[in-house]
Amino acid sequence: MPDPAALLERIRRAARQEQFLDVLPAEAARARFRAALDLRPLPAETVPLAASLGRVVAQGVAALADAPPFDRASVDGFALRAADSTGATEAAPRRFRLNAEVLACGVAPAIAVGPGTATAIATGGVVPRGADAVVMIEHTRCEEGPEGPEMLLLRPAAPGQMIGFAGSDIARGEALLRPGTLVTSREIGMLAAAGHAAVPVVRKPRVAVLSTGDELVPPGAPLPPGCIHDSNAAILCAAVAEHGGEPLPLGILRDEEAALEAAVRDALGRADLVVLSGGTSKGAGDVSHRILSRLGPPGILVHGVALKPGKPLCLAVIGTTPVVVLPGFPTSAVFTFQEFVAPVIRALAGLPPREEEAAAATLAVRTPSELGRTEYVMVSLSAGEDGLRAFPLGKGSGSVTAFAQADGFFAIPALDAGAEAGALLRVRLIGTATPPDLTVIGSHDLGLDAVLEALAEDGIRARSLAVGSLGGLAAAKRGECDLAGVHLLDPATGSYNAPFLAPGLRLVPGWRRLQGVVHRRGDARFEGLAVEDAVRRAAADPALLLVNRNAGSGTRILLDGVLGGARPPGYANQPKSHNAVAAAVAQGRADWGVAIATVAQSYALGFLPLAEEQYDFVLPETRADRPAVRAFLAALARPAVRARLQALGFTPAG
Ligand SMILES: Nc1nc2c(c(=O)[nH]1)N[C@H]1C(S)=C(S)[C@@H](COP(=O)(O)OP(=O)(O)OC[C@H]3O[C@@H](n4cnc5c(N)ncnc54)[C@H](O)[C@@H]3O)O[C@H]1N2
Ligand code: MOO
Repeated sequence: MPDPAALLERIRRAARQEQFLDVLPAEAARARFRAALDLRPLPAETVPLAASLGRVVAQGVAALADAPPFDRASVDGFALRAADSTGATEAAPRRFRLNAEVLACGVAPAIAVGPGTATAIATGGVVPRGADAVVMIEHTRCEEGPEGPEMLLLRPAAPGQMIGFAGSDIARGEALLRPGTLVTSREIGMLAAAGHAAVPVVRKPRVAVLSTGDELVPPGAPLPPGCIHDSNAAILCAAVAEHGGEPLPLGILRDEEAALEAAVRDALGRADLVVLSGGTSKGAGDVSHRILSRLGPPGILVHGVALKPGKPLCLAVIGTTPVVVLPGFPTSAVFTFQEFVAPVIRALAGLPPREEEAAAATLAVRTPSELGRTEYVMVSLSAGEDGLRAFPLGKGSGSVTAFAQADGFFAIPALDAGAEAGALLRVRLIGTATPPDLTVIGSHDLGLDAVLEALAEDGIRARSLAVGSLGGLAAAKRGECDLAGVHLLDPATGSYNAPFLAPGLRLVPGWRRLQGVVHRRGDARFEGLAVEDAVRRAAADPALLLVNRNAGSGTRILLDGVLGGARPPGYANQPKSHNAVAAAVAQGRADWGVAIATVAQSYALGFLPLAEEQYDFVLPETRADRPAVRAFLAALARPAVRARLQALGFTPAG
């Protein structure tokens, strides 16, 4: 058990060092924020039924009308007096004289049902005066009698049969909906039946969403150098709506104090809650939190939480309006939104706290963590042989996909330096974490996406986790995946993948992909040269910068082989993907590297073919009979899938 006093002291020391206002443990920060807020539901507004879906009932609603509004027939047949039917049989039917009206739906009866008479009535017709039962047309015959048409009843009727009495479903004045009820299609149906055209609901909290940063451009706009798309506003606005709020998107603001202050003042006048993202840590451009201290009391309550992701979170209240500055990093922003902001929106919207679901899982790999901060680690879950396995996504706070694609997260306490492989975890689930039909772990490949897309069209939901070839192989050995995508070159034999198999593992041939030297088109130092010459010259030219690959990757092994022990400038720059290599060359951070042809093409780079590498799948025998695995193998052989792979620049096996 961590000693709470030691933890607090460590956090305080960190806070002084980092000059945050007061770095608090997450629980204390949350409590301080909530204590300063009025968390009662907002006042009611009346909205038409059509606009009430997803809203929360503000005041109890009593039925304005009975349903059904009158005693009505529940079958097509005849209305009569049950007493007249006693003893009726097929052999000895009872005879009824038919009254001269037909009670279709919507017809008000004019003739009372007297002794020995019956009135034809439709399902939903008004039961006429005098009648106390309705019989089904199937239990009758009609004939022309001496005094006009007659109905012959073939079995007796009980009083009240086939009649839906007025108010039996909804009684006028009855409590229909209580405050706090979430309006779904079912509630809307009841309200309509009970005569309501509108319903009083809790006003939705208006949540102003502002993004700050000189580097931000709206999604869809071209990206000037150094700029990124504003993804926080999009995810935050959608999350506001998911939690019952009304997003008020106020756009992107530059890191400029006066303009930012004016925008926040404007937002305060229009919104119940103001959410900014970015500009809350230590940089010169981090101005969001600075303006909050001069907008009025009580001001900043928390700046800095002993939390990862989310350390620079800033919680303030101006007047009575909560103002939150979320960290700019997308995963930090959305995680702290869910933990600190969403509960406030839900309370103001009258919604109950979101139900938390958790699952037990075993940690697949050792996961280091920073001391002094509770770290929440985003994980993907996969079904192992003895329960769920949790794979940390390992993408960090700056990633957009870590939160979006995680099945859940677990906490590493502030005083722990990490969690060990095999540790039993309580994983808090995010969204609907239904296990996929097929789990593919290993090296990511664009061709794999094409195969999985074909499976998706057949209704098979697959999950692919990019952990590298060696990580995939290890997962396959532990039985944690259905397939592992690998492209491992064995330098001793010069062959791919097969030398790495272990007992219980089978190799499924995938496709070949072309590796080559990438360079900017038109660069005369590469263009038109034989690849060996290009590499030899580039490695010897001090003006040229290489971009390398991470150790353990198949591409790195290939490149090291070609370099033959040379270490040209840039060798230490070792990103983990083909895309990162291509981007570095395309943007001029480097001049050459090795990547696959497909990626070179999508970055419009020059390409000198070097070698073909084999991308295959390792299949644990224990998984071979699973229907989704069989479907995957069948998809690999399908002509349409093979054609798609070829179009992407791959050469399918076989
Ligand atoms: N010297 C220090 N540097 C940093 C610290 C620190 O304590 N000392 N804290 C780090 C931590 S932890 C986090 S989290 C980030 C958060 O910083 P800010 O809130 O100031 O965010 P920015 O610097 O504005 O942006 C960070 C990052 O996120 C991108 N970003 C910003 N807004 C958006 C958006 N709307 N959509 C997509 N991406 C966005 C931005 O471009 C940056 O890449 O600070 C660390 N630094
Ligand atoms: O706290 Mo920051 O959110 O780690 O990256």
